[in-house]
Amino acid sequence: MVAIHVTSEIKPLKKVLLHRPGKELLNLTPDTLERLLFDDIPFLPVAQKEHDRFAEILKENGVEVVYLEDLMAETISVSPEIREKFIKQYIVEANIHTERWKKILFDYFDSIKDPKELVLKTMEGLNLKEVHVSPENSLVDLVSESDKLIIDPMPNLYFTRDPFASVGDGVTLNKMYSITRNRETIYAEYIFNFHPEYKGQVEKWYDRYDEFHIEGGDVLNINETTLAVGISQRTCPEAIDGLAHRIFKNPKSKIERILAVNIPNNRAMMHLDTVFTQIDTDKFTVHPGIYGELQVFEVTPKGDDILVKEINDKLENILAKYLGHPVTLIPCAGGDRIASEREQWNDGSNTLCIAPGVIVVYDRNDVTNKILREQGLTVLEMPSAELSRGRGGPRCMSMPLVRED
Ligand SMILES: NC(=[NH2+])NCCC[C@H](N)C(=O)O
Repeated sequence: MVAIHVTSEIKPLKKVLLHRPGKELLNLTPDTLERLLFDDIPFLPVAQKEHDRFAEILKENGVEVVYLEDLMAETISVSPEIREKFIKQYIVEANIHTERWKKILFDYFDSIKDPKELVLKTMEGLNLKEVHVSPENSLVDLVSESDKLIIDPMPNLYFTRDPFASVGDGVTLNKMYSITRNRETIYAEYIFNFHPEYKGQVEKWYDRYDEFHIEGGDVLNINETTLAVGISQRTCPEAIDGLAHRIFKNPKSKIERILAVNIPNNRAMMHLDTVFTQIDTDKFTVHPGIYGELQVFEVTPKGDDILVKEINDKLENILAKYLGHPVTLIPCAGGDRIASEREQWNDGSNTLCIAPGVIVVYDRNDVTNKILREQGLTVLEMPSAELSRGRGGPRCMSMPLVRED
């Protein structure tokens, strides 16, 4: 099987990347919720049970599920040098800069010999009381309360949609909008650069060291030649410019145009996939908030440069033009204002399509789910009470690695 191959949002899903929520959720506290991009603290055992059911639904439907933590454990097991390089880079990216603390923390993490245990520990965050610091070394370090977090958790890791995005036979390895989520992209960097199954197999259309932010929730594969990218709270126009220049110039890419879709810049609509996702050849779920005329920019290559053309039209007209056939937009909760705002907030428009007309959805969005069934969709419901507190749905919690053409 190829390493990465995704040319649509709906073709049969063969392989997908997940991360099972871990103890990083236990290091969420009320005063860190806003900074760590959560709206409440999930109850970990139930969140894990819900996530296990998500994985089970995928496997029951013929999808190979791989876990980020497993791929990363395999990557740092390739050689001691890669393991050491990862630990040192992780510590610096956790904002630890004094030579003394870099040494203390390197010794701590290097003492964790099991590779998966080490990877999970880097995801969870680290409390001062877990690290033995010899008292004669420094009063400063010990005067502060002994149970403070010295390294933040990364609670958004189960939203594997965002740190990188599969496009064709490559990925955008993303520069994320927030400091907390930008740390997450280290895992994909190491997997694509050093894991035996991905090293040298995956083109990079964007890099985590690029200047401008872009996130995978904004990247939708319309088809093999057309990519939709949201201009959103999380993805800026400059990043799309940079992506276009790079992907058009790479002979290994088949992308001929990018549709930059300008959506409201707010948390409820943080990514394009929170307001619309494709669920069948000719059907999309959509948030009523983007029902009217949209501002879209068609970006195409022009010699060594790019050509940008503004299009102002209704979403269904724009999609019909580029898909080559009429489309049906199914509004979240049927367009009922209050129900659609409630259900969009809980990711009623954020469905994962595993085959044309077959979608995984959150069970809590019952109004939308009923309408989707009435429209002929096969709706696979997953439990969601705890997972939804992170403000992401089934599409957010998955990154397709391989879809059929
Ligand atoms: N593709 C998505 N819609 N991802 C949702 C990510 C939610 C996460 N708490 C954040 O704010 O980044």
